[in-house]
Amino acid sequence: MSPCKHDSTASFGQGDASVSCSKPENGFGDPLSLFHSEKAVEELLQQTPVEGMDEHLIEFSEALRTVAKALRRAAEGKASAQAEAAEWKRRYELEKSRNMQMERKARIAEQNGNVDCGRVKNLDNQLMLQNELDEHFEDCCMKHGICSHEVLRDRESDSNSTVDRSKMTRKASFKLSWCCKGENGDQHKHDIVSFEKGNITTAERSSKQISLKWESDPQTVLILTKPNSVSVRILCAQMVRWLKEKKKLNIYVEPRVRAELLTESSDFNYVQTWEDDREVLLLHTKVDLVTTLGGDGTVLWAASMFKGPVPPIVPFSLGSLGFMTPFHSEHFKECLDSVLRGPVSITLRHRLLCRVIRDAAKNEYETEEPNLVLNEVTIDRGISSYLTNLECYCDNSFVTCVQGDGLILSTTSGSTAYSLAAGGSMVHPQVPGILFTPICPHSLSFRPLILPEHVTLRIVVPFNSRGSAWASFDGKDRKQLAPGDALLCSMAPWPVPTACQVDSTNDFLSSIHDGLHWNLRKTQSFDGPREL
Ligand SMILES: NC(=O)c1ccc[n+]([C@@H]2O[C@H](COP(=O)([O-])OP(=O)(O)OC[C@H]3O[C@@H](n4cnc5c(N)ncnc54)[C@H](O)[C@@H]3O)[C@@H](O)[C@H]2O)c1
Ligand SMILES: Nc1ncnc2c1ncn2[C@@H]1O[C@H](COP(=O)(O)OP(=O)(O)OP(=O)(O)O)[C@@H](O)[C@H]1O
Repeated sequence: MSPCKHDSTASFGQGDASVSCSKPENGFGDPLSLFHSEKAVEELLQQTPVEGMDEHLIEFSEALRTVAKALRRAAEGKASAQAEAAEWKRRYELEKSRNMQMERKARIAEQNGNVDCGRVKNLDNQLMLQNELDEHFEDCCMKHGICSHEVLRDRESDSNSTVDRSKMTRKASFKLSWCCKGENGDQHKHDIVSFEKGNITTAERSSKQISLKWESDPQTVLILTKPNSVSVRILCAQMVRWLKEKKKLNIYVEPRVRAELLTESSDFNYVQTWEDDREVLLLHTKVDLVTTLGGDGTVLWAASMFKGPVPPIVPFSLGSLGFMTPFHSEHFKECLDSVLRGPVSITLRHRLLCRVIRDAAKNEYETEEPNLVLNEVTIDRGISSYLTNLECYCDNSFVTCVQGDGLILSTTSGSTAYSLAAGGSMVHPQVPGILFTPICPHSLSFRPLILPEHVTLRIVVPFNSRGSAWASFDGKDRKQLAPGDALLCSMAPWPVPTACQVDSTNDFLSSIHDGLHWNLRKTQSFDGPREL
């Protein structure tokens, strides 16, 4: 069907009849153009002189208005149904893979004649290990909230990508507890609101300071470093030596870093690494703790390596700002000593799960590999000089149409990054919410919003858009969104636990004071006029 586009603001009934008409989506026009067509009918009714008006014309106009309204409702309904369908599809896939895992497990049990619940024996390959671990994670953590859990790991590096079954040992287990001001709770309380005897009371706070306590000693540390920095390289070598010699830990680094360490000294040959992306996908099953040496970008890098559960991260500051890097590198021994002993306060940083849904996809369930972001997903105009035109839906509701440079959907951790620069509010990282921040909107009244954590946002590039939009994820991986394409965004089930220097509130306030000099002003002197 060929798209037709008219200026919806032009009047008709005065010789130049014009109704906005964008390319219909499955037979329905996009809601905004339908809204404009409704407006055009409205204008027609107002502009036609009452005297001598043809009754048939009135009837026709009213019928047209009713049709336009119905079409708009249908298009909005369809948009939200698509968002819902994608969510169901995600759940369906989860369920399907769970069933497949169970079937596989049953087959293995048949072969082995014995399966010890939650423990893996004689798995065929690493993929099997992954499935088993995911299942264990879901069984344990999804049923009881985040609680003490154990996962299995293979201790030695497996360069040939096969699990050395005899060497499989337990990954360090830990317990998370939610506490406030000296009060300790062993389990996260789910009953936030009580309504005993008809009285609604907020019995628990949804978000308290979280404390991580090791139940067994951590054994494996992954060190991630910012590239091309001499000071980072020196610190990395010192940290590796100390962790190996004093703490007797297994150490993983990126292949680049292992090569750098080996050029320094062949003594570092105990340091482990990986060979391909498949092994990276299994890192969460091997690593008890991650340290990052760099700035916020290195923390984003670390988070992006884990497409599922993320081990606790200890971020050392070797960048310029460091909103997410509270640990000072010069005291790394004391810091790591205290983290390895525990308990340690952590911030569970929420991530957003983003899926691009192409108009060209054969069906509504055909989506690309999702992206997980710790800061934000940005949908902007890229190199185009036209305004972006983005239709935004929140669950079943039409939110607005963004006409400007673009839109940022940010986590609360990302609230101090790009969203802040675009005028969004700064939000404590432990607050569960999604920031909806426009970039240079061409409107005086477009204030940023903060939406609750449970919503699914759907950003659509309408067919009548003048150009494509571009999505980028934590400032990386740009993807083009052509007219008709959409981006779905919801809260991911795998947060990024980062260790705190003091606690999440203290660290957050320190970061905005030190990093941004937030509300820094010389104190007014006591002398001068005073109220009597
Ligand atoms: N106009 C802007 O402010 C702007 C523009 C583009 C990207 N960014 C941010 O850069 C991030 C990517 O960071 P990078 O280090 O890979 O790129 P980068 O090296 O270009 O650094 C971007 C800057 O953003 C800071 N930053 C990153 N995450 C932050 C956070 N959560 N809170 C406060 N500051 C933060 C970094 O410290 C750094 O100073 C993106 O996720 C985006 O938020 C900001
Ligand atoms: N291990 C890594 N491998 C590849 N790239 C990385 C790695 N760690 C960080 N980067 C990238 O290097 C860039 C700079 O990192 P980072 O932000 O940590 O340092 P910085 O720019 O010196 O610090 P700041 O952002 O505080 O000024 C980022 O774009 C980040 O994605």
